[in-house]
Amino acid sequence: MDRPAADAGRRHRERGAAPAAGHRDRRALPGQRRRRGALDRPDALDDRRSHRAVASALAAAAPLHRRRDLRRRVAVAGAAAAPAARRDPAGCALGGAARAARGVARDGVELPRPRAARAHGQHRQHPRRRPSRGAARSLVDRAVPVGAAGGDHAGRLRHRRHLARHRRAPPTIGAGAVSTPEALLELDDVSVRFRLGRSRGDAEVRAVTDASLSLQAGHVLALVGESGCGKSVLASSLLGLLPANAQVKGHATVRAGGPVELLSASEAVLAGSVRGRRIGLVPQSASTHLTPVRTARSQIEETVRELRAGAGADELAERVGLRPRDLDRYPHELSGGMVQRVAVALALAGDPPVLLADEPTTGLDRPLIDRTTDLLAEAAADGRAVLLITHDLAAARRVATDVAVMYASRIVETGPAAEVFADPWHPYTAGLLDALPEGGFRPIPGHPPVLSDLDRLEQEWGCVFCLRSPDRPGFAPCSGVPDLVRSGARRVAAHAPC
Ligand SMILES: Nc1ncnc2c1ncn2[C@@H]1O[C@H](COP(=O)(O)OP(=O)(O)OP(=O)(O)O)[C@@H](O)[C@H]1O
Ligand code: NI
Repeated sequence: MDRPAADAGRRHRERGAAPAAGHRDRRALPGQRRRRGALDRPDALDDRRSHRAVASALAAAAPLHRRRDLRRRVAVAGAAAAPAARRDPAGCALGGAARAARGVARDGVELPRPRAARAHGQHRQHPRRRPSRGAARSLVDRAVPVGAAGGDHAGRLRHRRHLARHRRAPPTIGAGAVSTPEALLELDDVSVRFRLGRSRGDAEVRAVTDASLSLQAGHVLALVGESGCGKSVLASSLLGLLPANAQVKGHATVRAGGPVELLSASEAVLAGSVRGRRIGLVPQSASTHLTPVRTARSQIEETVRELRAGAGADELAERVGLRPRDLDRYPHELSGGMVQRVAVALALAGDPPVLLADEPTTGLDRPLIDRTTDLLAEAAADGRAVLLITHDLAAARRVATDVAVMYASRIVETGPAAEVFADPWHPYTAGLLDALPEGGFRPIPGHPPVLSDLDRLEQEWGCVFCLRSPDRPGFAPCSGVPDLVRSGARRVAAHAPC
């Protein structure tokens, strides 16, 4: 890993420390101030250690009363819930990360104490939690058949030990400038809130919080996370497609073809020079975006005319692997995979340097998913920057060069896909991977928080990921909203060890 600039981590935090106007000032959180102070120590920046070890050092530096308060709240919550025998699988699901952190001991860093193995069973719902929309639609719920979590535990442990043995060396934390010379799209602290109106007591949904991303030519960046975490809202904000009750803050610049500041651009600019021209969109459920009474060809030709683009319909069809005669069919005469290809052809019609694909593989079977994601990879290979929004980690793993993991409106981990998938640093990323068949089909316990409650939850708890399974063995809550710390090309929310 390249040696990062010594003050880069500090610079990043300083930038992040200026919250978007109108948002709650994160600097006001006591835990936040402590975190910064601890990370700003030169020794903290220079040490080779995992973010978990850094986080545990930070947690140790936090005044004891604050940690005691949190522990007491957690203990009370746990006591009011279910008997200890109904342990959730998360202790294990998230334990791989802790094991990885223990591996750091070889390098002489003080680590969280190992914990004893516990019985596994059903997760206990946190009593504070309300049922959420995301709950019913969570990635993990969909990916894991009922009862799968109770399978061959010894086998899964062997598998996890094997994974732990092959984890990479601990990272250097706290510094590192990510150079993005070819960034075609740059997002800087983008935040989106929805006002729910008087009838809902002036409540707000915090859909995206301080999202910073960089999309480079030739890269596929996969934005992953469970349903409802804010992925689509983030993409829609870039194209000016949010409803009137949305408040958008931050900066997003598309650089190709002359820079355009997307979040402050007028509708005329977005319609005339961004949508379809600088940024193409492959929408979720493409079939509903096609007019049923017109052939694919007439719809592609209309788009080409509208965008005054050079490519003909047959050429676009060929580019996405359709035969010219397929274009003479009506949408209902095309298979799901072919409709998806028509959608990609439409997105490519104006030859945009940036492609946003929002769940482009929804409803497709695995071979069609592979073919569609391969198309996106080809678009990137042609020099485009592609943002692939998906809750399908297998699809992301297949084609992504980079990955950003989103949880409850915040990006909690980003980096080169191969590195993040092989060695996730944030327990949420590790949990998503564990929910895959090859990860042991182990669901993340609990549910994501309700986004209209995020302000209160973060003020009360700091890190809302901790809330997800507060009764798991070895639980130690974060003492504030974790900062994103940078190490080489990776960034991760400095979460306390779980
Ligand atoms: N117009 C709106 N008004 C209020 N809340 C909204 C609005 N649009 C979206 N939301 C909320 O914003 C949050 C993020 O939604 P978003 O569609 O971005 O999720 P997602 O991560 O793309 O999930 P999915 O996989 O379901 O598409 C959700 O909680 C959703 O209910
Ligand atoms: Ni936490």
